[in-house]
Amino acid sequence: MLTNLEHLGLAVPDLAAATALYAKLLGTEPYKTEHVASEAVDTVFFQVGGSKIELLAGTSPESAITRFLEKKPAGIHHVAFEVDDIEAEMARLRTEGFVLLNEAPKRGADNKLVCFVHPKSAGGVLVELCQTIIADLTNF
Ligand SMILES: CC[C@H](C(=O)O)C(=O)SCCNC(=O)CCNC(=O)[C@H](O)C(C)(C)COP(=O)(O)OP(=O)(O)OC[C@H]1O[C@@H](n2cnc3c(N)ncnc32)[C@H](O)[C@@H]1OP(=O)(O)O
Ligand SMILES: [Co+2]
Repeated sequence: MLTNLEHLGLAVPDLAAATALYAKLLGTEPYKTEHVASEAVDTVFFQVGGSKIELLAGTSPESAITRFLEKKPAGIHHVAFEVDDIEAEMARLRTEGFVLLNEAPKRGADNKLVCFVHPKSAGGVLVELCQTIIADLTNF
């Protein structure tokens, strides 16, 4: 089940400038910056009430963000929803005919397992599903 609009991902060419701009706009400092090597992105997260803004800059020519910014202006890149069971949601979406961009959930930013739905099957919007990774403390 989708439980929350988790974050809005914004593609930016200059992360430092965008971070300064959004800190002023939102009236708050980011709570996290994180490099996600698997996606070749640097991310900056802001908490806004119950939602988040994720700023993303590509760190390689192959990065999805770099490629996006080659064709589209900086701005909204994706919308991310929190789910309680990402595997079940992936199976449900496949049954519904949505095209998923990854076979299995993968490690995303901000302590999440993530997957993506192809924008072509989601009305032109890149959709991300995120499930919070709960630390397994049973061995402590
Ligand atoms: C995971 C870390 C972090 C987190 O929150 O945890 C992130 O959010 S990382 C975010 C960056 N990573 C991704 O976006 C991974 C998933 N994305 C992809 O696999 C690609 O970007 C893909 C397949 C969406 C597009 O790939 P590519 O750019 O190589 O293909 P095209 O340029 O041919 O695009 C195909 C078609 O889709 C349209 N498109 C591309 N990106 C977007 C977008 N963000 N929103 C809406 N539409 C998009 C593009 O315009 C093409 O349409 P067409 O009509 O054919 O021009
Ligand atoms: Co995201």
